[in-house]
Amino acid sequence: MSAAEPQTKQTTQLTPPADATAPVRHPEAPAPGELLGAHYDRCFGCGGEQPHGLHLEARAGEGVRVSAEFTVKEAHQGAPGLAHGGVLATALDETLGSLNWMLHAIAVTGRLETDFLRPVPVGTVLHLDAEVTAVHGRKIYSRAEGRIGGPDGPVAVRAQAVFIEVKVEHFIDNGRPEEIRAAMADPDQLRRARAFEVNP
Ligand SMILES: CCCCC/C=C\C/C=C\C/C=C\C/C=C/CCCC(=O)SCCNC(=O)CCNC(=O)[C@H](O)C(C)(C)COP(=O)(O)OP(=O)(O)OC[C@H]1O[C@@H](n2cnc3c(N)ncnc32)[C@H](O)[C@@H]1OP(=O)(O)O
Repeated sequence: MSAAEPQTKQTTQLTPPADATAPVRHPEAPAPGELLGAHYDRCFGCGGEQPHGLHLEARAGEGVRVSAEFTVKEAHQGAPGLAHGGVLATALDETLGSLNWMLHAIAVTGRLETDFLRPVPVGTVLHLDAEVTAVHGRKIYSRAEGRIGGPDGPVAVRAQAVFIEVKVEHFIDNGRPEEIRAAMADPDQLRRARAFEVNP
């Protein structure tokens, strides 16, 4: 970026502005401990129909929190025997995205900042926790961390993020027609997306 170029929205801080509000758990959010299931069966993060995907499983937590588990597989390597950093960022992104269920919002990742603190070997179960920290207009501020060696083990990765709330049309207008047609033909998929949209 040249020095003369104006600041873009991408430079928005990860720290919520002073007039941001506390997040509110949606009254119909899944009960604590409930498995959230895939938001889309072809999703690389959580979809059961995505062979090399992460197959991350997230559960509702208390308040506006979720927990999740992801087992690092052979297909997820970067260096020999170690998880790829981008894959770990995906696990954090997916866990943070599943906070949508607790807010009943449809939101996409605007910004994701990741810290890698320890290498994560293949075969490791990454125990993830995420929470929404604040909401400001369409911006949802959140953070997550992933532990290894058990849910109380050392933190291996952590992230801060800003998700931006969108309408269902975001996907319909931008997605590839073939997949959009299939998703819209699936009544569960469409009902879920619409239900989120009309329940602010
Ligand atoms: C029929 C099919 C339905 C399918 C639906 C499926 C499921 C739905 C249900 C449940 C979902 C559940 C779980 C989801 C889990 C997902 C995990 C993975 C999530 C992802 O992996 S998702 C992919 C990566 N993601 C993208 O593909 C985004 C690409 N991008 C854009 O599409 C636009 O860029 C957009 C929409 C982000 C904004 O565009 P826009 O025009 O709508 O909004 P605008 O620019 O006006 O910004 C409004 C306010 O957000 C601030 N803002 C904007 N961008 C920012 C940024 N980057 N950083 C910080 N702040 C930002 C501005 O500063 C302003 O703030 P302020 O209001 O204060 O001025």
